[in-house]
Amino acid sequence: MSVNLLCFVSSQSDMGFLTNSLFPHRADKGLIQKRNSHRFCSLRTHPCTGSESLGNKVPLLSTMAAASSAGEMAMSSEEMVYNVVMKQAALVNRQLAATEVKPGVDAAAVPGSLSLLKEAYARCGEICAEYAKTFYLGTLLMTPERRRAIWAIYVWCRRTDELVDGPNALHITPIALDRWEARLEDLFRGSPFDMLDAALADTVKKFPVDIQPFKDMIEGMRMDLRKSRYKNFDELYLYCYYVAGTVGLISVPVMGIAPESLATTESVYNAALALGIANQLTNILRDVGEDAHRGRIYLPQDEMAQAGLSEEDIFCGKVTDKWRNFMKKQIKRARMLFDEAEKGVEELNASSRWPVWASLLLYRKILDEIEANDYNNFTKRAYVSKAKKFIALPVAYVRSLAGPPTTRSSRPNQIHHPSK
Ligand SMILES: CC(C)=CCC/C(C)=C/CC/C(C)=C/CC/C(C)=C/[C@@H]1[C@@H](COP(=O)(O)OP(=O)(O)O)[C@]1(C)CC/C=C(\C)CC/C=C(\C)CCC=C(C)C
Ligand SMILES: [Mn+2]
Repeated sequence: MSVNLLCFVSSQSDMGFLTNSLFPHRADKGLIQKRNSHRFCSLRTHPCTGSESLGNKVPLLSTMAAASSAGEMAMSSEEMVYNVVMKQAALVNRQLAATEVKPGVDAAAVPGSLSLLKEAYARCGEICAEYAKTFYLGTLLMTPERRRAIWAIYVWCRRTDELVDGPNALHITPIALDRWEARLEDLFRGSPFDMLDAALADTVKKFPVDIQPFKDMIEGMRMDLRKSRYKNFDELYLYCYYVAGTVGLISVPVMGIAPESLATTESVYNAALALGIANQLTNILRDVGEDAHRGRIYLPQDEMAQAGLSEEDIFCGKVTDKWRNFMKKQIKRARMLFDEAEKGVEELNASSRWPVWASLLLYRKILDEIEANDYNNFTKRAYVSKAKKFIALPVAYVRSLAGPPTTRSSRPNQIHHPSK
């Protein structure tokens, strides 16, 4: 399938980062989100969530006994997300076995389209540099085609986030998100709406990227519109998967797994998921005060109650010992997820490891800054200084030189990576 580059030529001048109206003239497509309905159980307790491990899942399908009163099978968010991860890993294995990644900017056989596509990717690079300078610098070591693809993905994710977080957020409705999803489907079919979509359309044509995590990110934005409290970590986990774990799943097929890696594709996806979730939890812990101003509390209510904290304590924003103890536990959980993610970074293709290490180390440092602020995340924003960011880049570079371990003590579910 070729990408229809002509369809955005007319809107080329609209190089604005996010189109304000979200194109109300385009018909709604009434999309129905399908949830993966596979069931499984696992054998070990997950250190971060307290629920069962992502390690040894056994498909259950017909054997799982627990059922909700509505007749729905009970499944934790972690299990649901794990299903998506398995599906993505299987998909990438299948697709990579069938197709080869074609390097270079290859556009449809339309006169002038090659230069338009180049321009579209270049614009994605500019946006990425503008919004995430350190990360952008990290991408410069990637191969040109991977780098361009990551920029295009970054821009789509940033635009999606801007819908609910940007200047027009108050006007965003579920219908607008449905339109955004319809546009996503169009670009996956090779009919991008604008230039930035065209870059992504080209990327998803070249790399084995599935639409599901993109749709899930939009689902996260829907969730954000209707929900401002999270009963427990399971609920928060699902939100974090939607808005950030998805980024990990989307990025891996582009960044690639090292040919010499002995890890299973699934374990690399799990690490990517862990990094997205760790980043989002860190983001949440950094922004407690800001979010409270918007009437939002992205913290597990049951854990707050256990710590003797009420919503009022959050809205008053007083740093007490109860708050410090609660925060210590939340920070510990985020760090455990970062640890889990670290194991996967070395399995990535050599040229992709630097930006991932850079982003991991910098995001992780925000947790140190929260501690350095004596857990005052109500009125002080934990912030990694420019100097620290600057130092992190060579540190990340040195780390990125270490490739996959040459031996594995245990290699369950060992599978071949056809990408190699
Ligand atoms: C190399 C690398 C880091 C690639 C990812 C690049 C990419 C596509 C980033 C998109 C990020 C984005 C705009 C997501 C939209 C939702 C969102 C804003 C999530 C928050 C990001 C931080 O943004 P910021 O600090 O600007 O937040 P505010 O909006 O200002 O509040 C998140 C916290 C999540 C971002 C999640 C990731 C970057 C996931 C990274 C995981 C991988 C790249 C997988 C790595 C692979 C292994 C095996 C570990
Ligand atoms: Mn945001």
